[in-house]
Amino acid sequence: MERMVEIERFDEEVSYEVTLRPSSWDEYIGQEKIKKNLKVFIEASRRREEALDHILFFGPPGLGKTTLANIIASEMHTNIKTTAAPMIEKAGDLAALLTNIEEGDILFIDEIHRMSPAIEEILYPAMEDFRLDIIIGSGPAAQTVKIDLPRFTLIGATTRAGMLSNPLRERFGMHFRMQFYTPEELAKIVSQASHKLEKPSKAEAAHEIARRSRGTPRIALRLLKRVRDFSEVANENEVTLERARYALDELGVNDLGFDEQDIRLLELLVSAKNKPMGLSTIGAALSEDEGTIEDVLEPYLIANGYIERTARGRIATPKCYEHFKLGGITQGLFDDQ
Ligand SMILES: Nc1ncnc2c1ncn2[C@@H]1O[C@H](COP(=O)(O)OP(=O)(O)OP(=O)(O)O)[C@@H](O)[C@H]1O
Repeated sequence: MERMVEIERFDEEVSYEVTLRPSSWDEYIGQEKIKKNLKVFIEASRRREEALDHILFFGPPGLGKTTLANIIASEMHTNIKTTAAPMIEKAGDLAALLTNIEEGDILFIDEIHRMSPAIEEILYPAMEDFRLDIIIGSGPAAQTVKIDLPRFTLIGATTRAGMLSNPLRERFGMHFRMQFYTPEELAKIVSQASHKLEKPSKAEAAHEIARRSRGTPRIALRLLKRVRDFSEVANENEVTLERARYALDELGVNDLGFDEQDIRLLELLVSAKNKPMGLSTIGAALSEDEGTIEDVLEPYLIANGYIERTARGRIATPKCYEHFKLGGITQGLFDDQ
């Protein structure tokens, strides 16, 4: 049971996830439309003294889906149980989770697109009728046992809404697409976090970190922590623009926030001379998992107009050629090479 209610993160982010994660609407910067709507729905269900309808959050990693789920639980004054779909392997795993929740509680399932079809089947009546239909035994002797569940709220998070089956998607009463953050919003997140870390950032330093964070709070916070290390070692009480620039350059994050892998992807597409390139070819060339390319690398580059996804594959845009100082797309650009 313990195993299922924990999402283990084996990376360095564990330490700051705990301290820097916003716990209230005030600290949760940006995503204004989502916040505004959620506040209304939370207020309405509190007045009716009913559990909140099921919610689906989708969008690239690190944009604040888990954080939102936790804030919703705190606003609803309910408990939240957190798990990830790959951890729910058997019907019994899901049954154990659902029979252990109380009226109004929230069950947060991350990576919900990775749920097996057999588990989904059990989830449908649980979401719709708050009932578990468990089959015991097999063959002619098999019996269906029906268990009534307390009314709960399922919050699902996914980086791939397109991979969710229709019946599952339709059972969520609210769908929210997370947006990349503006540099101004990220700068506020960086300032807020640097105060919590007791190493204030100069406004222009916070903005510099924000500008280079691919629109993503998780990246902004990770960069802030590294920049803070550079300031620490230089015996500086606050993060200055100069130190931020130096540290970010040392970390290999370029002026637009592209890291090494982004640049490799863009260079690869530019070298394709305007021919669309398939995901599997890109994956092989970059030695990168196709899912990571689709979920992590591409979305920011597409949202900012550096690459386009066409029916025949990915292609670099004029903006991308411009970035590499190639002066726009020219047919046969590399013919002599
Ligand atoms: N709107 C925000 N304001 C302030 N901090 C934020 C905001 N959104 C996210 N963060 C911070 O960014 C980090 C990543 O957020 P979170 O874990 O909620 O992202 P996620 O979308 O659930 O990511 P994943 O899908 O990879 O689990 C957290 O440490 C959180 O503190």
